[in-house]
Amino acid sequence: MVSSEPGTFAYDVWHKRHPALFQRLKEALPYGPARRDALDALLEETLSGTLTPLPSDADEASLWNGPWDRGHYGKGWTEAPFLWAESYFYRRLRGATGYAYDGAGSGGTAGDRAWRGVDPFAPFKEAELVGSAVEGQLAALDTLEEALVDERTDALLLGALWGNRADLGFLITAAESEGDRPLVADDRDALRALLRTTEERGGHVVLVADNAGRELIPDLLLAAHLLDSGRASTLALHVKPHPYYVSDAVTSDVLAALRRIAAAPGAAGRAGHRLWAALEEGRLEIRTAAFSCAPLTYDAMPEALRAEFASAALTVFKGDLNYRRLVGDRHWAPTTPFADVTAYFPGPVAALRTLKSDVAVGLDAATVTALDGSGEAWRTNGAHALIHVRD
Ligand SMILES: O=P(O)(O)OC[C@H]1O[C@](O)(CO)[C@@H](O)[C@@H]1O
Repeated sequence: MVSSEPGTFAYDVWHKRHPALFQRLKEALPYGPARRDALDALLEETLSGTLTPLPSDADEASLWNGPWDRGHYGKGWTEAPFLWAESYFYRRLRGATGYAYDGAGSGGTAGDRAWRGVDPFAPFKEAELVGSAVEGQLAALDTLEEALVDERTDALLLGALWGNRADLGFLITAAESEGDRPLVADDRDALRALLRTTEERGGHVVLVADNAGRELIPDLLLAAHLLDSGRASTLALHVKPHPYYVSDAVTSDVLAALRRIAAAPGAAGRAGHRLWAALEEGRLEIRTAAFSCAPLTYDAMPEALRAEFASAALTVFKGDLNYRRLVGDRHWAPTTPFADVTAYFPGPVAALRTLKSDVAVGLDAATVTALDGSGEAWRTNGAHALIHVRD
């Protein structure tokens, strides 16, 4: 998948979404002239320049110039694979904003540490945690208190799934779509069945999170339920080690979401306190792997991460980007079985994702015919969602 062709989804990401993103970044934080110039230069470079490697002393240079280098330096930004180039774009954005160190030779602001570690997307993510939408998500938990475990599992899986629609990068140029629709692929029965057997397979569940704020709240409520119900005896929540794809969650976002949940009245507040205790006891662990911000698909994951997923009774991937990385960022025939494209994965795996890119697998032929006949941009408009499982 490349982004050089006008009219394609990937082309629009560079030419429509990113310019709007830069504008919002410059409005959200009072970056000085040097940072603003660096942002303008980066935007211009991505639209008409070529990919250049990081200086060897820059943050993450050993990864980008080492195991993540796929020979794209020297190409135009939109000529490299979309997945690789967009991931590198977020690394360069971390440098332009001063979050990351771009190396001694990279210009007048390189030695300035004032903005080091300041998440450029924090204002957007923080805004997500206030307001009625989150209040509604938290209050909804009260309605599940009397429900049977499987009913709760089902409701919380759906909450976590549709929470993925609240992706700030996507919402920059997309209209928020209307209510939840029937899932285009729905392996919920198989997923619930798998969750009933996690204990006999060690009980460890990995949840690879996606976005902060309105997605992370339902993800954490799902995690609380899995731990409370014994569907998971331990749970690892993977978040990004760095700000990425605008709203992707980092550790500080987990803590902010957790504080928000714990401050809620009723069932949500109680779940928040149990999550807090689970972190203290080690039953819940927040984890960050460098590979979570890699420009590569999961079949190229490093051995340590492979071993971690192999040790889990179930790994759940949230979101569109994780999905692209899990199944391969290609123009698959949408009827290609999910089990085939994830056969390399070292353990049982599930994906919960709203559709926000051209990649689609695991759909049945009748569904594809209906979606194609609908006339809507069903692959990319964020209005559809799916749940896949492979045991
Ligand atoms: O937050 P998610 O669900 O991973 O979505 C990431 C979005 O960014 C993209 O990678 C494009 O920027 C799309 O695949 C998707 O719309």
